[in-house]
Amino acid sequence: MKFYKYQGTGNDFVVVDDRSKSFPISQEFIAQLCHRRFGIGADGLMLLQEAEGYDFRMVYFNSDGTEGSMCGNGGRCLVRFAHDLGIISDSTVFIAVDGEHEAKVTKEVISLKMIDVNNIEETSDYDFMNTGSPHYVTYVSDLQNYDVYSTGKAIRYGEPFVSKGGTNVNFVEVTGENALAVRTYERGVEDETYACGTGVTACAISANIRLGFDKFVDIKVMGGQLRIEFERTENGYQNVFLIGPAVRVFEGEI
Ligand SMILES: N[C@H](CCC[C@H](N)C(=O)O)C(=O)O
Repeated sequence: MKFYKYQGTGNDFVVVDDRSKSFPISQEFIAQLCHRRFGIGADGLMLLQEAEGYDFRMVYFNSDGTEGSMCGNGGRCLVRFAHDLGIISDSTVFIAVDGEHEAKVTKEVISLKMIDVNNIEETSDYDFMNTGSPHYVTYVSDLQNYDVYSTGKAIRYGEPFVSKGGTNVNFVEVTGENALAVRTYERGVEDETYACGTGVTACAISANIRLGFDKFVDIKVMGGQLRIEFERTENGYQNVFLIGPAVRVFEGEI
């Protein structure tokens, strides 16, 4: 079986062209492929499948082999893959677990439209929302030296989130006007990742609410730089775009 390795700001994925629908989906197999010592190594695995009325279907699994909710960086990488395969040219509409997504391709970046975001839970300590995946957003100082792993894990496995299926946890530092730095503990990877697309989307929206950052936010993550653009409406957020690089790293045979 042929596989490809892609990364978007260091969020890395095993990608398989599964238009023949022959990939043997099993939690153990996917977890083994994603394992960084016993396998290829990745934060997740994606299948590109055919879908009626769309350019393709994105099927995403976390590195522990569980079927994940939406993955923003994965979506950007799969759009780059579809472009590399010649399935799409410079724009696309595809279907994922959280619905329809549009995207635009340039040499430098993939710009991916995310779901509209409503129902934001605001508390004094954190904001919680669904941007395709569930995200907890909290603000810290000295992010560079922050214990993302232990604190993120405690929140992810703590109440009220653990009984609702867990959450991804984002730690945010304000670095300037419309600028944040973010580190994320990811559910399903159960570790910090170098970037999380649905996570930085949640952080940008939280920064609109708490800090008044408008229209766009530039976000530094461990693996590079992402930008979120959005429009605030009466009920929430629409035309939310996740923008950043997505790159093929290598390909191989298993
Ligand atoms: N890394 C992903 C998020 C994956 C979400 C996953 N960890 C889950 O909640 O199941 C992203 O770029 O949006």
